[in-house]
Amino acid sequence: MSDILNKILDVKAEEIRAAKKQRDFASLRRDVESDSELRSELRSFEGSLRDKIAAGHAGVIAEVKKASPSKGVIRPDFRPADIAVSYAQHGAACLSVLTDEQFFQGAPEYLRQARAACALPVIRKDFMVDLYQVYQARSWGADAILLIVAALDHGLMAELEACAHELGMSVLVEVHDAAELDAALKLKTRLLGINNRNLRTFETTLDTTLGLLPRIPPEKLVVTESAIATPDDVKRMRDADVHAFLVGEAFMRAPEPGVELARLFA
Ligand SMILES: O=P(O)(O)OC[C@@H](O)[C@@H](O)c1c[nH]c2ccccc12
Repeated sequence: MSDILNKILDVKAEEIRAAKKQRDFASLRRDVESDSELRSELRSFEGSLRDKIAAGHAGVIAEVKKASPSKGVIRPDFRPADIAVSYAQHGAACLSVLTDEQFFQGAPEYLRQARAACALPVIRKDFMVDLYQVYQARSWGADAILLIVAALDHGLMAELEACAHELGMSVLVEVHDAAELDAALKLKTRLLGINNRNLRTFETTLDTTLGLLPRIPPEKLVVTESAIATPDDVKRMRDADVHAFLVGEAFMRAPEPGVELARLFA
């Protein structure tokens, strides 16, 4: 079994070392904490998702993703600002922007461009393993971060969460199985992502979400992630009382991503 997650985490460690040489942690932290404009411009990621759902809609986190390790380039003509506008016009609750460069051909600049083009809150989609990345995310304007349980031990995960919350960001914690769910439930965040894709094998099944649901306390907001491709997939989830979705590929392959969002969630 080729373990892509471990490979990604090795590259991350190297990237973080290099970034810290360019700009040390103390100075990044100081800049972020003293920037009152940055703080006042925060958008509520969790709030936006909950508002959509309270109004009876699906809460859609629409992803801005050029490529992935499993699929290669998904969207050759990749213009993050246009994609963000299209999503916002067609009812997305939030944006997810890949910032990983090596494996997803993402970039911090894409997050900035997408966020500047609309009024939606944005999550930094990356593999977070260091406090440095949490401050980086905020310095780029991110309103939320993703924490992947498979990539973190509990102490570090709690530390990253506390830091994000202190900076005013939401935290989406991502799990794939029951053991990871138990770990995630020890965190404070109420945003619980269930990834239908196994990050070690890339296999996908919506049964992953359905199977874990009975173990999740009612105060948690479940976000079903990956492999949502048809109106029938959406119906299966909503029938099971799952109303928040993270969708990338299905939108990125459509000529007009927002139109596909409206079609899928009509
Ligand atoms: O493109 P899809 O199958 O709709 O999936 C989106 C999103 O769930 C996926 O990109 C994702 C979920 N968790 C991740 C962690 C890292 C990178 C990417 C991801």
